[in-house]
Amino acid sequence: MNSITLPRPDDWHLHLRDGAMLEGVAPETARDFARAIIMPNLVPPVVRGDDAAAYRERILKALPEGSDFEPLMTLYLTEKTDAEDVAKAAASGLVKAVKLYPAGATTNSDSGVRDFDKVRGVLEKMAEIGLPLCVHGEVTRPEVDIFDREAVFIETVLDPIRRATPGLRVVMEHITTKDGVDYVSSQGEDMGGTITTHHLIINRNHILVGGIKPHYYCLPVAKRETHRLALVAAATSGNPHFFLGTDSAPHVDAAKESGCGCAGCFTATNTMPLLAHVFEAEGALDKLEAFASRNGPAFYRLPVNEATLTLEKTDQPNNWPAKIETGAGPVTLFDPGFPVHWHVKR
Ligand SMILES: NC(=O)N[C@@H](CC(=O)O)C(=O)O
Ligand SMILES: [Zn+2]
Ligand SMILES: [Zn+2]
Repeated sequence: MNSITLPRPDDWHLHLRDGAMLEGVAPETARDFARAIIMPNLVPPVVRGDDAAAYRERILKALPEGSDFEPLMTLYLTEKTDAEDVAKAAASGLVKAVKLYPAGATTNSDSGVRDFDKVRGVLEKMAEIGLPLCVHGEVTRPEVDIFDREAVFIETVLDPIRRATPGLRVVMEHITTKDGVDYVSSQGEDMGGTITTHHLIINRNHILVGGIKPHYYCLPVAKRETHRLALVAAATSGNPHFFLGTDSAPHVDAAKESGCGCAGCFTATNTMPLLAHVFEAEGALDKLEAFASRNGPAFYRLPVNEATLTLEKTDQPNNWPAKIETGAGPVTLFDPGFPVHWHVKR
C-alpha cells in the first residue's frame, strides 16, 4: 500500500507554550491535526477557567490565517483548585480535561500535587460530571530510580486514586513501559492511555550510547527495548484504550543542549509520516486510523473529524529541516535516525 487516507488526526497531549514559542510551533501542529489537548504547564500554570479562556485566545491568534485547528483546553490541578470552577469550565465546553502533575515530576510541575487528599473533592466532582483526568504518571520520591518511576506510580498512586474515586475517567499519558500498557489494557473503558511518537521509535540506548543526545531526552525517559516493543504492540493493535498523544514539547536548543538540559522531544512537524513508517513496519497500516483518528475522540466523547488526511509513500525520503526557527530561538525537530518515505499529501 502506497497511500492511506484517514479522518484528520488529533493530538491528545500537546505542549504549545506561550508568546514567541507559541507563535512558532502552533502552525506546525495545525498543519496536520484538527484538534489537540493543550497542556497547561505554563509559568504560571493554567489553573482556573479564566486562565484557560485567555490562553485559548492566544493560541487561536497564533494560528495561520484560515486554520480551523481547535485547541481543547485543560486545567492544571493544584491543591487549591476549586471544584466549582472546574465544573463551570467543563459545562461551558471550554475545558476538556484536568491535568495532574505530581509535584516536581517534569517541566514546570512545581505547582503540582503533593498531598492527594487535598484534591479529593475535585476528583469526585470530575467523576460526577465525567471530566477526564490526564496524569503524568511518575512518582518523584528521590529514592525511586528514574527508570522505575512509572511502574511505581501505577501501583502506589494511580490505582489507589482510581479505587478511591469510582467512575473517575483517567488517561495515563505518555506511557513508556509494558507495566503501563498492561495496566491500561486491563481496565475498563474509563481508562485510556496515550503513546507518543518518539517512545514508539527510541529506547534508552538512543539517548546514551555513543554520546549523550539531549534531543532524545524527555520525561518519562525512554526505557529499555522490551518496553518500546510493548508500546508498539499496543499502538498498532487497534485496542480502543490507546491513542496518540505526541507530547510534542518544544524547548529552544540552548535549553536542551546544556549542562542541565530540559526534557521534551519536538515532534509536531513530522509525527504523521513517522507513525505511518512505524505502523507499516508492523504490517498494521490499517490500524493507524484507530490510533490517530478514532480512539481518542471515542474516549473524549467527541465526534471523529469529518475532514481527511492522506499519507503517501514515495521513493524520495523526507528532508525535514533539522530545526524550526521560532521567535524564541531554534527548536530541533525529532530525528528518527532513519529515512522516512511517507509524506502528508498537501
Ligand atoms: N515530556 C517532557 O519531557 N516534557 C514536557 C512535560 C511533560 O509532558 O512531562 C514539557 O513540558 O517540556
Ligand atoms: Zn508529562
Ligand atoms: Zn507532556
